[in-house]
Amino acid sequence: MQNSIQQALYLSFQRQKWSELRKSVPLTLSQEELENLRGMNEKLSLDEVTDIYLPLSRLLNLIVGSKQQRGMIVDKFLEQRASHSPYIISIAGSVAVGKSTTARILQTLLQRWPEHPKVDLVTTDGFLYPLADLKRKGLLQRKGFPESYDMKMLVDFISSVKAGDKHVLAPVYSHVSYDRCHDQHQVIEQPDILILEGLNVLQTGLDSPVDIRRPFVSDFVDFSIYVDAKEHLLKEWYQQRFLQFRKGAFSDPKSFFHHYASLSDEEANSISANIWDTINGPNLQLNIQPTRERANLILQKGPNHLMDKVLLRK
Ligand SMILES: Nc1ncnc2c1ncn2[C@@H]1O[C@H](COP(=O)(O)OP(=O)(O)O)[C@@H](O)[C@H]1O
Ligand SMILES: CC(C)(COP(=O)(O)O)[C@@H](O)C(=O)NCCC(=O)O
Repeated sequence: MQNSIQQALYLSFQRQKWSELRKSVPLTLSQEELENLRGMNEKLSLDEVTDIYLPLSRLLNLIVGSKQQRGMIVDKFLEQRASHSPYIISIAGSVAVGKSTTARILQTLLQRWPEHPKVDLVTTDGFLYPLADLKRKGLLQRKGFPESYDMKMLVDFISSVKAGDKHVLAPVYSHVSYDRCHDQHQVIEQPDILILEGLNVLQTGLDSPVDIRRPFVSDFVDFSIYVDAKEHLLKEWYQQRFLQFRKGAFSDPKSFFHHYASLSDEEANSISANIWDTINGPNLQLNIQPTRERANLILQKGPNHLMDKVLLRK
């Protein structure tokens, strides 16, 4: 983004300044919360949680609170019973930037606030077309591209959640089978906050033919976050995660990529570099990065996943 455009749109905070904005958020996390956060990612530094994510949870708590108050005012004005429309936060960014880690940290931190104890998390992977459909349509090498997602299903889902429906089902994705789970669903039952995480959540589908255009995910989102990093770091993180998967998910005989489990480090690195250069890299440049400046907040990471800068839309 050009500097002048960035200055026009965003307030910019270097890491130190941002961390001072934690203010009254309690410094300490309970033992259970600490274990929960450590369990989700052993490489996650707790300084990162206190310096970056606690101020962010404080900001989100204030913003959600103002929306809840507005809802109460409208209910009073209309003399109607309290309506229940969850607050929706979306998290976008490249493959391997750390969207799911960020989403899980925010879920843990946001549910500590008494005003919104029920925070659910859904990832858009589940809305990828089933593997058989992707194969039939010749889209196996386009996973993560806009055409690989069932956007109608995703928009219908988020619209039902936002409407306050009591029981909404989300499909679930498995990195082991590389496919939608056919016998498993996530049930969403009127949370206070729903976090929706996926590389496509800021996309508009404006390239689609006019007759299949429909509302965008962002029409239902109250606050959007884009997690950003330079591409050479993203490729490095993707390759590191691929090496971890080789020891973890790929070692499961049921894994779609079980044949990768026996690769040497060198072979694994060459395959993951190729997947990055032919699929995830081009998808980032063509379809994900161009959506960055639609976000209400941009988190800019540097080496080792440490946050360098936070940009907050004015
Ligand atoms: N804050 C963080 N600190 C250290 N490692 C992280 C952090 N966030 C993500 N990672 C690592 O980076 C890789 C990608 O993270 P992940 O959350 O799976 O990304 P995404 O959901 O965007 O694909 C994983 O190996 C994860 O362990
Ligand atoms: C399923 C995904 C599109 C989702 O991405 P993520 O949740 O990792 O951001 C991605 O993990 C993927 O499978 N990309 C296709 C190429 C690859 O195997 O990495």
